[in-house]
Amino acid sequence: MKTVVEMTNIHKRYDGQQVETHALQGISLHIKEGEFVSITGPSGCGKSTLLSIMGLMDTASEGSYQIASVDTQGLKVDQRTQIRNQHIGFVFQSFNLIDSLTVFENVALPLEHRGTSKNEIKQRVEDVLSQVDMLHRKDYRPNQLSGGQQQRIAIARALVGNPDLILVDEPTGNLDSKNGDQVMALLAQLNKDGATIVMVTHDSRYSRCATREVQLLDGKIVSEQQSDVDLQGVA
Ligand SMILES: Nc1ncnc2c1ncn2[C@@H]1O[C@H](COP(=O)(O)OP(=O)(O)OP(=O)(O)O)[C@@H](O)[C@H]1O
Repeated sequence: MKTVVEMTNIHKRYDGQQVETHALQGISLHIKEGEFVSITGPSGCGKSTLLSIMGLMDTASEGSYQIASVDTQGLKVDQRTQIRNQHIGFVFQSFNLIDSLTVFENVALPLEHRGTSKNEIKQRVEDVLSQVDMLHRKDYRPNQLSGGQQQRIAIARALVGNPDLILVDEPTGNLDSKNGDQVMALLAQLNKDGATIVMVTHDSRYSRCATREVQLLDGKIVSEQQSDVDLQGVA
């Protein structure tokens, strides 16, 4: 199995006016193709910081990070953007869909940035919308959909470019438990179909849907557990 994420001794320091925050203190994490890793831990332990570095939205102060065997050290901003577009899909708590575009156009965006042909875009967008069971809503606008449906569209957008890694930040945070359960069951199914997923969640019931649970405390990994996927109580 290919290694998708290879982080070694990652540190992150934020310089404040008076105090420096040492948000990540020597994180080493290797994630293989096909894994579903959940990241949990109390508020302020560094989960978002870790996800931002993994998603190349921020840089580490120290340590090395390779994604899909590409070394990210010393890259310029446009190179990071290119690697991000090529290798990573994102799903956020607040969906981050564009209301002035249709569902189809929202999902097509990552492929348009890559310069994919119109025919290929149509095929691929319809495929992923079917995968998340939303093809019948392709001409709707996001604000005409429920929260759960919007999150499924956001997941389709993350999938459309066939990324090596899908990063998911509190995907159920804005959803009621029924929609949250459905979104989580969809993520578990996508992982079974081969997607590599890293998910930050506060919800221990959902972290059990992952194949590995990583717990952070004060910027360090304090526990790592392989788990049998447990969808009990989740739709
Ligand atoms: N841009 C920033 N500037 C300064 N300090 C920051 C910045 N971002 C995060 N921090 C600090 O780094 C530490 C880790 O923050 P982070 O947001 O990664 O935690 P978290 O585990 O995601 O928290 P939460 O669960 O509340 O979202 C915290 O002490 C936070 O105050």
